[in-house]
Amino acid sequence: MTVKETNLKECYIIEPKIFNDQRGYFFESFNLNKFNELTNSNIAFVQDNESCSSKGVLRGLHYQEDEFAQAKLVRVIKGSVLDVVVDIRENSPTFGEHFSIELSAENKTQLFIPRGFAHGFLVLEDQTIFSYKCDNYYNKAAERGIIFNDITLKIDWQFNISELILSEKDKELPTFETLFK
Ligand SMILES: Cc1cn([C@H]2C[C@H](O)[C@@H](COP(=O)(O)OP(=O)(O)O[C@H]3O[C@H](C)C(=O)[C@H](O)[C@H]3O)O2)c(=O)[nH]c1=O
Repeated sequence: MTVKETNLKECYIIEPKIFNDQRGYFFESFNLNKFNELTNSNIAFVQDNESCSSKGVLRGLHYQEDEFAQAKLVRVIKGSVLDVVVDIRENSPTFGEHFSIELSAENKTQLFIPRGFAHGFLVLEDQTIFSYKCDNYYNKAAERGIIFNDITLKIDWQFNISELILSEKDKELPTFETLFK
């Protein structure tokens, strides 16, 4: 397992060690001791989530507020996504900056997203299965979000906006300026 910090402090790209043989492959999708040692964390995940989406679906940008904030370890089990995280830690030197990466069943790359980030992903293949661990429980009342095509964040989703599939909730999300300025 290798870990590399992104341009956003404490947000890590994780490459698990894959064991291939004539039967197929094996890898440890999560190991608490190795994770905490390599990311200098003391994480305690409490909830696993899974979603399946068609090509063109965009889920996000979502986060939970304050004490309900969630750190997430995200990966793709089937298909591929463009995963995007936004640093919304107001005291962070990279406040308002984002990072994007392709996560896929093929590359098996994982992304650790610390608390204080908004998260979203664009689905690149039909029937993509997205699986992730959270270190805090879902709290509907604390759910917040930023519109995906926010003019301040300037995220390049690399996809034809007219073909995107969003939830009614995500279509109505506020702008970054509305939330943080
Ligand atoms: C997130 C969540 C949702 N739900 C229920 C609430 C809704 O009735 C239904 C679908 O929820 P939602 O449309 O918010 O699902 P996503 O759009 O995939 O939301 C997620 O997408 C972005 C990318 C994330 O990083 C968050 O984990 C999360 O916000 O599942 C639960 O019961 N528990 C949960 O933890």
